[in-house]
Amino acid sequence: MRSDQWRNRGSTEHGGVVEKDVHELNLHIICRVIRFDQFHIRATFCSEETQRAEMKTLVVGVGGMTNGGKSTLSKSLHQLLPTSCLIAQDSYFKEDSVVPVDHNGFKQYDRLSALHMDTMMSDVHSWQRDPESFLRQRDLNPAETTPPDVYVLIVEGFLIFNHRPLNDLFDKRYFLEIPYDVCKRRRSSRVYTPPDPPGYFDGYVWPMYLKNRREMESMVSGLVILDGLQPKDEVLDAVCKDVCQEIERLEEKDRTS
Ligand SMILES: Nc1ncnc2c1ncn2[C@@H]1O[C@H](COP(=O)(O)OP(=O)(O)O)[C@@H](O)[C@H]1O
Ligand SMILES: NC(=O)c1ccc[n+]([C@@H]2O[C@H](COP(=O)(O)O)[C@@H](O)[C@H]2O)c1
Repeated sequence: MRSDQWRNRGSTEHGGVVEKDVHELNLHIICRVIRFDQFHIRATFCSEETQRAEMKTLVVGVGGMTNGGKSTLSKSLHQLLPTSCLIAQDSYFKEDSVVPVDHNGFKQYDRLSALHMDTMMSDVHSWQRDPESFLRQRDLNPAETTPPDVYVLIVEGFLIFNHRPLNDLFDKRYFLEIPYDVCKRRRSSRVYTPPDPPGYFDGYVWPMYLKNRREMESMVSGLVILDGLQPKDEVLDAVCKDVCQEIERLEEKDRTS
């Protein structure tokens, strides 16, 4: 698992991130972050057991084509939502030696079978069972902070909606798309391990994207398609607004029940 996935989101660092990163975003997001800050100083009189029973969770899926901007968007969203967790599918690729080649000699990385999906699911389930201790075990929740009303898990990856057990868990589903030529250009300046061999994009990656997309569309509903050509801040702004609305809805439900 990549070390940058489980960054410590202490309130001091968080305050710094807020000031540095959101100055260009709209007021809505700033207000939202301030409200999250309030969670950190709010006193709580509930027992640990009561708190766990009252925990609300929101699972956000950020899918999309290769180089569509998934990890850029997910990392920014994670920074804006203190005590959120980020799980990235590309941390679960199998070792190169066990990934088979196709009839053209291309390594078949763009399939679910190239990923340790069981391990990924077990991490997601572990967060779902108890987000509080999941954060604590990974040193993401400093002892002095008060738990939020809603815990958010962000799951990002190019095949997250194609794996039915994972797809079933999402409360929100976003899919970033870009045109073929932009995708090819962005991909050509990215270095994977192992690097793409010559002809890999047209001979393997793009045909697999089309196949995986068809499969996804046959099994998934409620996808919000995002235009990955929009400026990064605009994409983030739109998703953040939507996610924050959902968090508010859950909080409201909590207050009225
Ligand atoms: N909205 C955007 N506009 C322009 N470039 C972007 C945008 N989002 C991401 N990028 C760039 O595209 C490349 C791939 O982005 P990344 O987030 O790593 O994609 P993914 O995780 O979907 O593979 C990076 O160089 C990144 O800076
Ligand atoms: N171990 C790795 O991370 C690895 C190795 C080879 C290819 N890839 C590529 O990663 C892509 C998916 O990740 P992105 O959506 O971040 O581009 C796939 O298209 C796959 O071909 C990843």
